[in-house]
Amino acid sequence: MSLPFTTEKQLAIAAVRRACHLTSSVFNKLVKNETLTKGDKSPVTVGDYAAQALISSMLNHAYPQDPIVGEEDATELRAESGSTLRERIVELTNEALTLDLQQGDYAEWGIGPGKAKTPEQLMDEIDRGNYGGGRTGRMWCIDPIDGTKGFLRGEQYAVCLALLVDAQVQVGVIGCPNLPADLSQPEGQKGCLFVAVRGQGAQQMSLMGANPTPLSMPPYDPSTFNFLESVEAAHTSHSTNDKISTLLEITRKPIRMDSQAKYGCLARGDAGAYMRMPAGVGYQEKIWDHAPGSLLVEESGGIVTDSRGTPLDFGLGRTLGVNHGVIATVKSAHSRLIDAVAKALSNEEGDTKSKA
Ligand SMILES: Nc1ncnc2c1ncn2[C@@H]1O[C@H](COP(=O)(O)OS(=O)(=O)O)[C@@H](OP(=O)(O)O)[C@H]1O
Ligand SMILES: [Mg+2]
Ligand SMILES: [Mg+2]
Ligand SMILES: [Mg+2]
Repeated sequence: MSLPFTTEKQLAIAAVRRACHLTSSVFNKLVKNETLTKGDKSPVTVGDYAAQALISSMLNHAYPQDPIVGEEDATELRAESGSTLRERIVELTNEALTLDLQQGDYAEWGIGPGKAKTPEQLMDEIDRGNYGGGRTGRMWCIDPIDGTKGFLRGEQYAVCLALLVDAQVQVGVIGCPNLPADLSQPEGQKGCLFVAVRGQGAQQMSLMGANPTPLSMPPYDPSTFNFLESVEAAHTSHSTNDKISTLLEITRKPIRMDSQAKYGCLARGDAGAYMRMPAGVGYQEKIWDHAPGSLLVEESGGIVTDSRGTPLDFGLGRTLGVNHGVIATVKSAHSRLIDAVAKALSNEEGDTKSKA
């Protein structure tokens, strides 16, 4: 008898790998007018839309009953003003859908020569990601390009896919086309795939599946401990992280990196903790920014909570609701971090009051 979620894992790997191929080739050909600014001022490119259409299409063929929470929607593309962008997305998605089958691919997933779709079908595939989320049943979570700003800069980004059952992440796959296999060799081989299944561990491999290596986080070591944090100051408070770092007497500089590549680097031991302290009030973290990454870290021996130590709740809808930031670290460091966060925040509060 095969292990639980074996087919879902294979499908997720195949979908993420094909999407990484798509996004890498888009980057080389991307032109200025192929990026839109969304209502929340964040960028979205033809690569984000096409990768979501591709992944959603593969999920739809394999599991037509499963709902999908995907970051993007096709509203702007369906409008007359979106027609140029739409044509480009259709071209890119069909190019990726019709690539030859590789090892681990199945034609039943709607891929391979002759499997192109119409523009209307592809817009519908993107919009299958409009599910509102929830506490019960199966659902997939897609972030077709996480770290779009990193993607545009030619730096780190990740193609992210997770399967949740009753609001628990069961399968997580993260593809990082620009990430060095070994961070200490930045000019060495690039392109990493991180794969985790609940209860079955986590692995890193190349995008083609070569050199699968089990992941296990090293224990807390104050002499080498450091943080991973977002590049964008609007996404995380660098200054709060600095205060926490000082309280913990951390001497190594933080590693700034876009996207859930941070979870991958944490899981393989490149740093001690991923710290995401809110930069302002009111932002609700999106479930697709944390679902696969949190499982990856848990399956590598870590723990992921908000900054008060509360577990992340993936059952509240498309966001994590009122969770305050995110902290991911090895289990032996977690309570130290939570205590330092509380101290840093109360010092910040004290500073604000004394200034008033
Ligand atoms: N204000 C605010 N606070 C926190 N997070 C936010 C905020 N605004 C956006 N986002 C989300 O951040 C996602 C990008 O991931 P990172 O923050 O890890 O990357 S970055 O270094 O900041 O680029 C990014 O994901 P993508 O849109 O997929 O790139 C957003 O979902
Ligand atoms: Mg985005
Ligand atoms: Mg994202
Ligand atoms: Mg995204």
